[in-house]
Amino acid sequence: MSESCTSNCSSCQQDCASRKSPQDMIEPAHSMSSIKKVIGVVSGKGGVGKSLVTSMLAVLFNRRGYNTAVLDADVTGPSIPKIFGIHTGINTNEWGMLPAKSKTGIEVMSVNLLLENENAPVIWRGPVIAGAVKQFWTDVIWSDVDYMFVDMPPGTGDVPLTVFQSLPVDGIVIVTSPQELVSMIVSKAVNMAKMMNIPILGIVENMSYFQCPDCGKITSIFGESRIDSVAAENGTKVLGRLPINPELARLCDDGVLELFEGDWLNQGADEIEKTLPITK
Ligand SMILES: Nc1ncnc2c1ncn2[C@@H]1O[C@H](COP(=O)(O)OP(=O)(O)OP(=O)(O)O)[C@@H](O)[C@H]1O
Repeated sequence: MSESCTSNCSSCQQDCASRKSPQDMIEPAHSMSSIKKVIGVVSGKGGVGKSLVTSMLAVLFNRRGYNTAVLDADVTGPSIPKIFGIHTGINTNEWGMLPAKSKTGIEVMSVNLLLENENAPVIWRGPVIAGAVKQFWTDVIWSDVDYMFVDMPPGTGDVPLTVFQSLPVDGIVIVTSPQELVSMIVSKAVNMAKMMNIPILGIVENMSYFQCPDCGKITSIFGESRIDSVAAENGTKVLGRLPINPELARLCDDGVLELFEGDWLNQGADEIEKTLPITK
């Protein structure tokens, strides 16, 4: 082991005796947890709607009768509690931390639930951030979860990589927006998932178009979508296309996303349900 070892084999090229395989780096969940499927939601950069898509998928699976949870691994930009209107802290018992619950029963854990002031910035270095996410997995009692959606930190840097390697992710959903250099960003996320042997469930294109509420005319504000060809080039599926929708932004701002109406992600949810079925 070199003197500068950070114990993060994912970002080190050395083939030393202490090197761990990706499987060895997975942390065991809390002994009282039961989590059947873990789905990571990733994006190439921040602000493309990753948290919105994570939350909408959780709502859809909850509506389908599954016990659903969201682990907010986007530690420096935690927006999940706000989207679900959760402003209280979390409870603990003698065995560990208990996740907060949304109005419809979705379990949520986020660093924002641990801060005294939810507007305080989280100014932590990478290993501390990754450590916090690991603790959300190891120290929280997720008692009976069918589908856990993990709002991953954006990008393909060290923190998302460590998070990926610590949690037993069953599949990932990639969120992009048409403004991104879609092809390159998607390829990077696809390659990262492939290197880690994590199946890619598909891509969601957010802010894909705008539909006029008066006349119904669809405008591709950021140019024609290339998501179908990008998905095909990368050997993956399109799970859905979300419009720019002021109502969605309002529901997020008001903390009541659970009230959203719209079938944009239904087909994607069918696809995920089929690929990662729950056996009760
Ligand atoms: N399709 C949409 N229609 C309207 N508003 C949207 C849409 N997608 C996202 N937004 C708004 O854009 C903002 C950013 O979205 P979100 O927090 O989901 O992005 P993110 O990719 O998770 O960002 P970060 O990585 O910084 O957390 C939010 O205020 C959200 O309500």
